[in-house]
Amino acid sequence: MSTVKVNQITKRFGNQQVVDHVSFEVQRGEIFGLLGPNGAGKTTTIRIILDIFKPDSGEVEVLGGPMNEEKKNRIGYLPEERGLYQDISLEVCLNYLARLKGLKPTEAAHRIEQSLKRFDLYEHRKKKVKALSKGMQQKAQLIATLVHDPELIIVDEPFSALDPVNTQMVKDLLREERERGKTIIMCTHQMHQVEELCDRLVLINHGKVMLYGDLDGIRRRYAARKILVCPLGDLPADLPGVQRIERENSGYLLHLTEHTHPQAILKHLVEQGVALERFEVALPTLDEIFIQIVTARGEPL
Ligand SMILES: Nc1ncnc2c1ncn2[C@@H]1O[C@H](COP(=O)(O)OP(=O)(O)OP(=O)(O)O)[C@@H](O)[C@H]1O
Repeated sequence: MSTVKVNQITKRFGNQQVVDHVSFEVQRGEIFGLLGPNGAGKTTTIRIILDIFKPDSGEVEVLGGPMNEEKKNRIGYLPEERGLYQDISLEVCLNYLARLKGLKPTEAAHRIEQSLKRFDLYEHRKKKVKALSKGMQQKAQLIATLVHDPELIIVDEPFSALDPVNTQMVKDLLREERERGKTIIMCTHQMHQVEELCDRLVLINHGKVMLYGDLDGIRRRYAARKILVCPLGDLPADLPGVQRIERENSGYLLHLTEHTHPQAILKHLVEQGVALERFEVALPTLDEIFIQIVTARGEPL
């Protein structure tokens, strides 16, 4: 079942087409990556989903239909620009934000106490927000995002100011929320986090969808350009269709030219009498796919 359906949305600011017929669906209980280079249109897309902006055309369904006020309390949003009230104590600030989300005072106080303890912020609860470090403020904002137990969680760069220990804690938390059936949309430029966490993703560039689907499928689709071979002995000096050879621990990584199929390389090696211990198509990292799409010819898929 889809928690979010985005259908052919467009948005123009002045002369710039910022979102250009973007469509995707986010399923209940998944962590979904919303990716793209700076200025690609991710935040604008999120703002359209949250009904902060109206699209010029296209439709969005959230939690089973159009957005309304009641649904806004079923969503938790960690925006890119962090903003907590700076001149009040952390505890007062979080309680205030929880009340805005409709929690009763005792329930808000209980949940905030638990979260502060989990995030190692409990001893800092009486400090003014402005006296907290950037990472602490980010954790505090994450508490505010989740305090009302939202069904749909949208987090924009959730790891940006966090050290490795806190990064791990937030990753665990996002996984737990997924286990509890929550739906998570995550924007990040950190591709290894996407590889670790996301079930599916969409990649936007210049407002257009360039990639959409599950991570494994995407990596396989881009897989045919590199082969890992371990020959018993040397490789032939001349390998047609190979533009570059890198030494890998136990063998060689062959970078194929654009229209060369791995089978053609295998056939050639066998014909040359090369005995192989290993021959496999190497899956690219998401980082490599991202760079290829964003810097190269990259037509929408
Ligand atoms: N309110 C606005 N008025 C005019 N232009 C805007 C507005 N909001 C965003 N833009 C422009 O739209 C484009 C997309 O911006 P957006 O914030 O959606 O990108 P993004 O993918 O979130 O980028 P980043 O990764 O840098 O946060 C940018 O060129 C930006 O300058």
